[in-house]
Amino acid sequence: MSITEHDWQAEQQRVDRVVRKISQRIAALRQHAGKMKTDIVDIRKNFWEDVTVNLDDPGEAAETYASMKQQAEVLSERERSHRHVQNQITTYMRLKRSPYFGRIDFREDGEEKAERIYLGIASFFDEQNDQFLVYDWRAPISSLYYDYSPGPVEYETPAGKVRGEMERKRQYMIRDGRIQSMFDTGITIGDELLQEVLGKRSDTQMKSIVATIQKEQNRIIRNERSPILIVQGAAGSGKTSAALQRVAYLLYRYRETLRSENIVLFSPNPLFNSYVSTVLPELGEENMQQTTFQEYLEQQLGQTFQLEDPFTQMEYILTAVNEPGYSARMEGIRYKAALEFMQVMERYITFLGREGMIFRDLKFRDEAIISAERIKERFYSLDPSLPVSNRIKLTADWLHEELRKREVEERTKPWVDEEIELLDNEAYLRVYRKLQREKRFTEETFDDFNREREMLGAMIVRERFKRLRMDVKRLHFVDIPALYRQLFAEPEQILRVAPGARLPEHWEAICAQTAERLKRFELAYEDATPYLYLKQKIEGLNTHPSVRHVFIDEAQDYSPFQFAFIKQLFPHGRMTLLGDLNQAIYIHATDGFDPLLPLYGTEQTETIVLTRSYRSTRQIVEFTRQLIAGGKEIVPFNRKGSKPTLAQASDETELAAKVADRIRKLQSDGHQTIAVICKTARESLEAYDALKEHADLSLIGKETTSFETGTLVIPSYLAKGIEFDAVIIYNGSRAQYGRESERKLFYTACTRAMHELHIYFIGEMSPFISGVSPDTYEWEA
Ligand SMILES: Nc1ncnc2c1ncn2[C@@H]1O[C@H](COP(=O)(O)OP(=O)(O)OP(=O)(O)O)[C@@H](O)[C@H]1O
Repeated sequence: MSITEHDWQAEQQRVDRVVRKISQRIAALRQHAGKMKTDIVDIRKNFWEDVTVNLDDPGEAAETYASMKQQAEVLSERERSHRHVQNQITTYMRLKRSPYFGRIDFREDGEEKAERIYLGIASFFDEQNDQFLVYDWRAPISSLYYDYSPGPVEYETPAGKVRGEMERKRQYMIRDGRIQSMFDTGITIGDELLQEVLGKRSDTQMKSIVATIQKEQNRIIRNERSPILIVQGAAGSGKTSAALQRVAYLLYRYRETLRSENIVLFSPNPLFNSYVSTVLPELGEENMQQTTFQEYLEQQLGQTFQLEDPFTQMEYILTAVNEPGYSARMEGIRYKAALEFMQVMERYITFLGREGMIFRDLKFRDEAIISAERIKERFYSLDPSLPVSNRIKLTADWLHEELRKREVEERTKPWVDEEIELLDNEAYLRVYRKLQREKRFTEETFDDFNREREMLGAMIVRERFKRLRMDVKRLHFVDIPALYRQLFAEPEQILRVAPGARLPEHWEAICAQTAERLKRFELAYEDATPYLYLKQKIEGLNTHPSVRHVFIDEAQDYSPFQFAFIKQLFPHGRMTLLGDLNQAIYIHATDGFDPLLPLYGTEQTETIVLTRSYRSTRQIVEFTRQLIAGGKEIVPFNRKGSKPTLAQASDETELAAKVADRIRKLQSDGHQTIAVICKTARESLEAYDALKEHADLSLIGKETTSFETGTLVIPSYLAKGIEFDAVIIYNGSRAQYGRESERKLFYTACTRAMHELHIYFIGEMSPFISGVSPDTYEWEA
């Protein structure tokens, strides 16, 4: 069914009408906002005039306080409303530029006429005519647009199912109030529109996909059935996009009760955080809390250790293959990542409930005023049926009490006299004034020297005990590092703690390596989660009960131990895990998501599989999907491009020259983001040095938090989740990508390309490429 000239005109007239109405609304809101602003300025200016300040007696003071509080509340309420109106204006401004992107003509069963439903990023209600001129894409009825082609349809509302007939489905591309293109669409949401969107140049920020959400993605976005949703999706299948639109959907659906701070997204690295940070604001929503697991660890572990980050661990894994102790460390990483090791930790905690706790002396002036031995006695005298963390809390209470007693004793000690002598004038005066003030209330006189000495002494001791009290409050009297070290002190220890536990190969060496690093106050990445778990089990779990939704992107990179831990941290959080097992580049990762099912309960968990890949051209997907087992399942979206190219170089110099040529060509073809992807940070630096004279480049490292358009040199594991117009694999040789364990890394790197993929190598090409059909690539001319 083609769209006639007449249709087009009628549609443009409607757009004009809606834009006019939106403009009127914006003007009215601006006026309203202006008035509110004046009000706010007035309230601020007259704040002190409108409160009667009288502090003469307690009654008057209370009244003054109440009147100030009331005034402050009025002010903050006005400010809140003002912010709300400002946000509305921003949303309507966006809506004005592009009021809607879709239309469905829906005839509900029992009705004669179909209603036209126009969908946009927010709803717009025309009060004059009492109708929605635009429906929010998240409204219940809007799901028809994503789920059906014309024909019989139904959708869910809070009041039940609504059935009917969809008579038409139309798509628009409207920019600055002008319809640029318009299609009537069939089964899928406009291949044409999708073609257009996907064919564009990449950006340094991710974009929202609301106009072209696909049916299978909509299932993820609107899923409310399962507490745990696992999405296994091919590279470029829209997992991250679906996750972000899902956040927007949830914020809309539960707008009365859910705020952006009740949602947390764990992302793979800070670069990715900035990459996705504009999607929600573009949709008129605030960003959820965004973090990386590493950031969480750092925040929880403080300064006790020098904490290794996952990227340093990854560099080691990729570059230290021939170093002594490598296999032991690999085994250790795997073992410490498993749920089995979490159980060992739990048994260790039970063991500690009976014996083996390690405490620190509470020291004051170089003397152990409460010895570790006494603390231990106290701890083990407490009811053994109580959890360890409760007993630690009770021990802390006891210590506070002991400190209080000790504080009184200290006041008469000679060192206090000495300190009083040493008080400088200013400090003395401060104390004196304070005492005078206190005198006013206690009615005591201040002529008694002994009284002064007593009070000064009390003050000095209290000050000096502050740190001790703080130490007790923070439970520093428990020596957690020593407790963790104890588990690896000798290879047999683990069997004392957890008789019958399975031990990995090289256990002895693993113990030695771990103990050695801990002695240097270094915490390897694989030890960070078990350590934190031990710490929190002893000190009490630091949970986040206000978080209602947890999103984990790149979920394949988390260990089962980490998942189980995260689950405990968010006791009221529904989980959405999005990952691609073919991109599981960490050796600690799960073999599949199946081991997670018992963790959450099979009946609680729903898995959705996405196989269509949208990022790359068909030619690139046809090539990359051969790099991995089961790749046949991946369906490319039919967007044409050129085949990936291969090129051989004989040495480093020739390699750099060829890559530089390619960069120049890509730049002159107008590509905006070009990534030279290297295996490691080490190789990135070498590549950068070799190329920098030939091209304008930026080197991306783990500390990079955002990137600009242009040509980047980036290690493969940092390119996770991100995409580029063109990707150059710097050295896809057997030497770099020869081990089976590097297959997924290579695949991940290649799948970052949207429009062009070029692979260079020195000497022999990676065996992963040798397995690919030669029809799907070309040799560089
Ligand atoms: N329905 C859609 N409409 C328009 N663009 C889409 C759609 N789905 C995905 N895309 C685009 O495809 C690209 C890949 O999407 P996204 O990054 O969400 O995939 P992913 O599954 O998280 O990828 P990966 O696992 O490889 O990092 C993005 O440019 C995104 O905008």
